Amino acid sequence: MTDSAPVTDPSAAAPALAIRGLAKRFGPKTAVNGISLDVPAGSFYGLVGPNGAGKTTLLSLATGLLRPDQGQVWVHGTDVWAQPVEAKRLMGILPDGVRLFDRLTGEQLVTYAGLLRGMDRDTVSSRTKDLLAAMDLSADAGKLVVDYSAGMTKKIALASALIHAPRLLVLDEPFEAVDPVSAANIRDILAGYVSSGGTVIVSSHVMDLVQRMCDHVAVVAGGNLLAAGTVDEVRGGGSLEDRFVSLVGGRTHSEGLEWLRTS
Ligand SMILES: Nc1ncnc2c1ncn2[C@@H]1O[C@H](COP(=O)(O)OP(=O)(O)OP(=O)(O)O)[C@@H](O)[C@H]1O
Repeated sequence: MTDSAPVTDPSAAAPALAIRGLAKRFGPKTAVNGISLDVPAGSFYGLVGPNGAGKTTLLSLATGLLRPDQGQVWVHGTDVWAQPVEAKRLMGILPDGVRLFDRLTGEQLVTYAGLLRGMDRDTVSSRTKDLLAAMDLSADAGKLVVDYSAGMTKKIALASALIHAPRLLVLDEPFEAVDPVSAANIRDILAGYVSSGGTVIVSSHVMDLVQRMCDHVAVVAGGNLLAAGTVDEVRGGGSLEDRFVSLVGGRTHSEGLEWLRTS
């Protein structure tokens, strides 16, 4: 990792995402403490870290949802803050906990996402049908999103992020609350997307999933980048979970909860 700007010559293979010195404070709390990271084009990149590590903040800074105190970000060589419209065209984003327009039906929401991207109606309509089928939501296409379950809401938000066939997908906890069959279908969709040249960044707490699904991983804790590289480099012969625990520490014991024992 370097602190210099990434290569921006379009003929050179710019990283899908280049982050340099990103920092963000909330009052006295440093959520992201000067992180630099390159996500190679065509990689399936996992971002892991304990609760409160700064993953959501880092992804929000990297995708233009939150303004950094310091640092710069490029998507395929396009500066996210200097050229936001061009950069956002290249990205599909599944943010964590951001409200959707949930008084629309699932079909209307995905259609709206496509039209907002300036796509023509026929393309939007046929892609919406394909995405609803892929997410197993065709039968619920006419239901209001506010009445969807948590997992269905995740899937419709993911469909909205995919409609314009972006080059980079940034997904914050895409599998949270999603049932195992839908998760396997989504994994297949993402694997196909990566094998056709797309880049995916996923944040997750599930080490086993990241180890099986991703080829690269970054470990974040306390707003700092503790490790980054290929999954094999980071896990160094052991399991990713063991490496994560040794990097992050913080295992607690259950002393003091004796009252919770029932016998
Ligand atoms: N808008 C905010 N205002 C104040 N503090 C915030 C805000 N957003 C995040 N933080 C703080 O910044 C730190 C990092 O939070 P962040 O949500 O980025 O962590 P995370 O790694 O995504 O956590 P989790 O895995 O639990 O979702 C936390 O201490 C959190 O309380």
